[in-house]
Amino acid sequence: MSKVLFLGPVGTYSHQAVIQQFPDEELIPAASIPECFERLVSSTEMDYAVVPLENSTNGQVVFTYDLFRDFMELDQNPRLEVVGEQYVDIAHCLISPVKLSVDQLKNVDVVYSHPQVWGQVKDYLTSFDKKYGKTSKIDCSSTSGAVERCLNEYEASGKITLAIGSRVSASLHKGTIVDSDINDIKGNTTRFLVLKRRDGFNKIASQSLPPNGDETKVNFVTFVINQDNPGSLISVLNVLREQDLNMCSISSRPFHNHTQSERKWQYCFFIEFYDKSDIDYELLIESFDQHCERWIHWGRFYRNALYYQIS
Ligand SMILES: O=C(O)C(=O)C[C@]1(C(=O)O)C=C[C@@H](O)C=C1
Repeated sequence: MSKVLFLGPVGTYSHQAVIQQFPDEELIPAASIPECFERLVSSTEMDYAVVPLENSTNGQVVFTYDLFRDFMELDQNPRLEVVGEQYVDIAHCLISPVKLSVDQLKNVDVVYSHPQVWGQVKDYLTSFDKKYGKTSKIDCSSTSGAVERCLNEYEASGKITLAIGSRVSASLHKGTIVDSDINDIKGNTTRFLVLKRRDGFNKIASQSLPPNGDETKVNFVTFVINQDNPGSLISVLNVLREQDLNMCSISSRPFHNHTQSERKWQYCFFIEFYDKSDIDYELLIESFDQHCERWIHWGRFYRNALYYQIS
């Protein structure tokens, strides 16, 4: 049986993602997203990790992006690769330790959740605060961790706080649902990546989970360019055009340059592009080597059919 790391405790959306992907494997909760990466690369006992990458409402899960970036900064010989993707419907609930009256709701001044959640429930919390009075938003390591904290505090001291998490997290921690489906945009979805330790050094990642309803393959690459050369980004993207490869995402995060130590404003780019049967990987490697200061091909995995779901 494989061992699969996810952001715990049980009841997180990451837990849901890992159940969808690996219903019959041993699921191992980790305390943070960095811990998922670290334990996967450092312990051969672990087989996979499932981590959130982006949310349809508020975009990048920066913790995960920055880990790929940090791994590239430290070592151009990647120690893991992306072998699949998973999608989870995110329907947030406002959760309390016990059933609350309107007066009790007015006395609540703290809401706990994972930092990624605030941008998904901004309008809801603005009108909640208008109705019941201003609340402080306190970050927790995960949504289920937030619900656990809210319930534990009530048990220990009788203090009433609120948490935002899934219906499952409410029922696991025996919380009461004050309001459900509170995300501002219906159809709110988070995309997760499945990671595996890399086998030796290879410039093109080669492991992939079997297809999950779609035969399309996605390549995931990070790179850094010499920004002082006009057209340097276009040169990299032209590599894709030359081989008629369709890019399906591009984003960037700050890069902490080690070669030009005084430079602050440099970027790490993240691109994804679709595979083609006649892709010339030798040429691709050569072109990326030529146009990038450094680059890593992180994965070549099947598109999950849930990607196309419209809700
Ligand atoms: O806290 C959780 O439940 C998680 O699995 C993490 C996470 C995230 O980091 O994006 C996953 C999905 C939701 O968008 C909110 C939080």
